[in-house]
Amino acid sequence: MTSDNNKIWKKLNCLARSVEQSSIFDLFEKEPERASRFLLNHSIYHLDFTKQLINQDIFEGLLELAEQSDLEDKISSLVTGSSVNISEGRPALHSALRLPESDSLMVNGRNLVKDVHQTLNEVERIVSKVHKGQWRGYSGRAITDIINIGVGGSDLGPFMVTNALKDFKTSCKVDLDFHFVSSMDGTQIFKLLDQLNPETCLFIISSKSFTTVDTFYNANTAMEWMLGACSNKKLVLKQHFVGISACPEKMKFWGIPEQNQLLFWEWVGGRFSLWSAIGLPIALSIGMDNFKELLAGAHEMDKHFAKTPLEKNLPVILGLVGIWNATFLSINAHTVLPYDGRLQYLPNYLTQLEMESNGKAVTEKGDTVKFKTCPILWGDIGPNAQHAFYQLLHQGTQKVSCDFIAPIKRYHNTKNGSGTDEYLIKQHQLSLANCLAQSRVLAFGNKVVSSNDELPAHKFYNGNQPSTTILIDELNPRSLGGLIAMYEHKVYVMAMIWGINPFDQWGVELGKVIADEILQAIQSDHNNLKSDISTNSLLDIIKAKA
Ligand SMILES: O=P(O)(O)OC[C@H]1O[C@](O)(CO)[C@@H](O)[C@@H]1O
Repeated sequence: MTSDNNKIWKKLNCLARSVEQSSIFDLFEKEPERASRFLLNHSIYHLDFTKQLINQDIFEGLLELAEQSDLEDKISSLVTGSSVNISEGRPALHSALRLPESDSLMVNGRNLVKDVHQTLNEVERIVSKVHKGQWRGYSGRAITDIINIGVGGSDLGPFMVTNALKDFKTSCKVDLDFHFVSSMDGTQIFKLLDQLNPETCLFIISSKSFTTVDTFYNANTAMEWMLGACSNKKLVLKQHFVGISACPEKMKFWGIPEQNQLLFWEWVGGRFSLWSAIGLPIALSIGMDNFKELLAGAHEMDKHFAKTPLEKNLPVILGLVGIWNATFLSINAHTVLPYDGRLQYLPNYLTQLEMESNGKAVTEKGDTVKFKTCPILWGDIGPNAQHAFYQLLHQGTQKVSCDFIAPIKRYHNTKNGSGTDEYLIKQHQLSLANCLAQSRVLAFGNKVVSSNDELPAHKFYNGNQPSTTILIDELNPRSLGGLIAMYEHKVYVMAMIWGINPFDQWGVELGKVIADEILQAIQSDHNNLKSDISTNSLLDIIKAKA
């Protein structure tokens, strides 16, 4: 769809220019019934977008835009396995990873659900062996340290979820510690290896392509370190390395024995892959039952996404609000602010999910888009960010849209025996109060206080920063699964309306090629690089001083 001369795009552009003259405060004055219109309650999720610069006309216009973009058909194409990843000619079936075993999904004559559950059984086999202390290292000692080596989608999802669900860490025969190594410069692995005992380490090499250089430099360092302790490479590979990839032949080439290989498929995008075998560290941490709860929560959200009318559909609303802010109001910064320390890494995870998916300027047909697409996304734990970057949100010169996320209940069934539960519940109430306070001040500025006194300029809060608040009954594997799936589908909604392909990432490829050329120049005796004067001069300095 093109935005040129399109009636609904024109109408929404007009509405945007008009609402820009108004304010969130005015909208609340004019529409006292906003809470019944713009606050959706769906089972354990409560999505409040009343504090967006949206009124009833705009809301209806956005729904019309979704209809005109054939969104319902496109949602159906996604979950039934059409080739929605056009540039790579394949489906994007992360939702299939969450289907129950009793379901079936035939794609090209193959029931994918069977494959998915076969792999889940393999994951379960490994989890059980490690948990029972039966997976032993070369010296016969049980594994105690799990080290995930991967980057991007092969790191961020498992890392975020393992941290978010630490309260659900399963108790088993061995006390497991989890470590995540991603950065190519070696910082993480260098520090980590010093603290570990090679006899009890299990390295998980996670890479969809099994070619990502960052991952293989780290993996090779780990292998060298292991061989320093046990020179029998075959034994080391068998007892200390698991591979997870969509390319079994590459795992084999690296030396991963067949029984230590876990497979997933080309139709799973890297940043959508935590539900696949890539989730092994999660399953090892929270146990298989909880991992299945995570999948079940995501599956509930998939069903909601596929079956709920657009105006009540949580991911659709999140997506339409996102489009309204980025494309029509030109608000090109978006921040995600969880009021729960367990979700510390959610913003970082969403950075890849949203920006690698939708940070694009050409449509699926190859036309340049004539509007703004994905905003810059960042975030942090909300309460900490209050003491860091909220100053800019309240009094800076940038328009920023915000997502506040908070569980309603926390610490209600802790059994820490320290007698602090009552105080911890109060701490959570403090956090909730701050969450609501911040969205209120961001929306209404100084108008939240009744005093009419003239304020000095530096105490002025303009307000009018739009936000959405997502309350979740409580954070557990099921609710987290649904929350992540909600954001995955939000990304798809936005891409479909913009007409772009959210499932490829060609923008990351050229840098890899050029880095390879420069690495060769760094490692050779001469600088033969045919490059620009800046790069060449920097390279000369590096070569002279390294
Ligand atoms: O899992 P792989 O193939 O190692 O890729 C890791 C990450 O690298 C990227 O391809 C970008 O370079 C991401 O899309 C992906 O999640």
